[in-house]
Amino acid sequence: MNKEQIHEQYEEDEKLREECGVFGIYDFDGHDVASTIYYGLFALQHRGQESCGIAVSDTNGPKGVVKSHKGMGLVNEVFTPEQLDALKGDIGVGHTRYSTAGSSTRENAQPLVLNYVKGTLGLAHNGNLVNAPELRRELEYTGAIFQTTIDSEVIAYHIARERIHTASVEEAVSRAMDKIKGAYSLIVMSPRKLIGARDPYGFRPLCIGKRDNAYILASETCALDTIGATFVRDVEPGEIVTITPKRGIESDKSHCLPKDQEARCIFEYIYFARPDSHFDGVSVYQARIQSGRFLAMDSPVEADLVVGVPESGNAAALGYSLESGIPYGTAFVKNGYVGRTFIKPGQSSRESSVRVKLNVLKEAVNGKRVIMIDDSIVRGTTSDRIVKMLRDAGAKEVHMRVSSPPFLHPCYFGTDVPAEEQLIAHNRTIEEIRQVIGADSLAYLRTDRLGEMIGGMGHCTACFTGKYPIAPPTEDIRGSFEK
Ligand SMILES: O=P(O)(O)OC[C@H]1O[C@H](OP(=O)(O)OP(=O)(O)O)[C@H](O)[C@@H]1O
Ligand SMILES: NC(=O)CC[C@H](N)C(=O)O
Ligand SMILES: [Mg+2]
Repeated sequence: MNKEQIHEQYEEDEKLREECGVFGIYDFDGHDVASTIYYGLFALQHRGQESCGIAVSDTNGPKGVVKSHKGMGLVNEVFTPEQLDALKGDIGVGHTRYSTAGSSTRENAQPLVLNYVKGTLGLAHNGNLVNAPELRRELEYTGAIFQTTIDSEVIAYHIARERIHTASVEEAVSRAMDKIKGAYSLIVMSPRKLIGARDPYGFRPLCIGKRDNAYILASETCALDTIGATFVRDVEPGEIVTITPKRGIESDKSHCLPKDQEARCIFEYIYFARPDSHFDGVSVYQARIQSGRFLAMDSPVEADLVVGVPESGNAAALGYSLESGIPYGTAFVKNGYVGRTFIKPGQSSRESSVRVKLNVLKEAVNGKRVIMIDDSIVRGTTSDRIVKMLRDAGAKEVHMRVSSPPFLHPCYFGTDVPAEEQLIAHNRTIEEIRQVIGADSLAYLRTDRLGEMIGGMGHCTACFTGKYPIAPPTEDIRGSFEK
């Protein structure tokens, strides 16, 4: 793509975080949980803005009655107080979705609710299976009829099917895990149990919290803070936890892998997760600060000011400043209202998307040599535009530092990355990228720093290195059931 095409692409694109959030709760005292799920999902909104939903059940009522509501849009658009009031139940599960398999439609919104011979199942999934198409075909040839086109329904179907032959629903989850391959952090609600499961590689996060006599499962710890719950622990990669009033938290670790095979998504730390979350013992904020420190150590440059590109570049910029001693400042103001609902009523080039999102504080940068830090360059459109904005505002020099390595390869594990040819680093040297974005200098985080950044835990770097922990799928996993 040339520069013009890159710009066009930006204007077409509604760039949002590309993930999903899951939240589940079981209140042993029998209180209604829908409003807590609502607030939990609100805290996980950054992980998915396409659709959302809540499903609840009353563990003291008749077995197998699930009430649910889902729709397209943000959490505060989909739910009204009346709708939440109608969702009576003491166990429930919720989801915020960014689609990675199956289109963005109401039918494909989660949680999924399944009625089957043993009752009902509610399921929320973050991640992406690499073998969903083949599993789905197998099921269809034995008579299965699917309601959606998402990989998550393949998981739900497997659990329901296994449940017929197993003594418990957690055993059915375990058997389903023998078949499904790829990334999944799951919350399963059965009539009397809340179950959490994380794939053996631990691609996506999942944690456990507690508030009074209620247990919570959530994608990120920021959701626990929002609802006033305390963090209990992370669900380990490969672990299944079963939560019941009689037995509290029970754990099955039969799917866990040796630690060095774990492959948590490094991009969760770099970009996806909120900085106030921590997972697997590492604070997202601290990891970002550390990445900025590494940039200052490995790619120093003389300058007057270090600034971050909001939101996710800010912590790394602070790290760079702390390490280098160059003052940290604010150069950009982000419009906090830009989101899924932002409609584009036609625009001239003077109303470009990036200016709708970000403005420069001229007073802060005028006459200065500025180091601008962002967490990642994907297509290059953000950086290209804001380098120019800084220059227009009077910056004397603009040096860009990126707190991740060049983004080069597609992800099959729950994030939606543009095609390779749209990635600015594809087939370009760093010097060529520098020229495209128009910076005075450009440097990226070294790949070997990623492990150090999170204390040496096993992690996936496939988007930077092309080394996939699980072989990439051989067929299209995004829309294979929509032809
Ligand atoms: O090279 P590009 O294709 O432009 O993409 C890279 C940019 O996209 C992300 O920010 P985003 O605006 O999504 O959200 P943020 O406010 O959370 O950083 C990321 O933090 C980079 O700034
Ligand atoms: N981003 C995600 O985790 C998506 C979950 C699931 N693959 C879906 O498309 O609904
Ligand atoms: Mg950004």
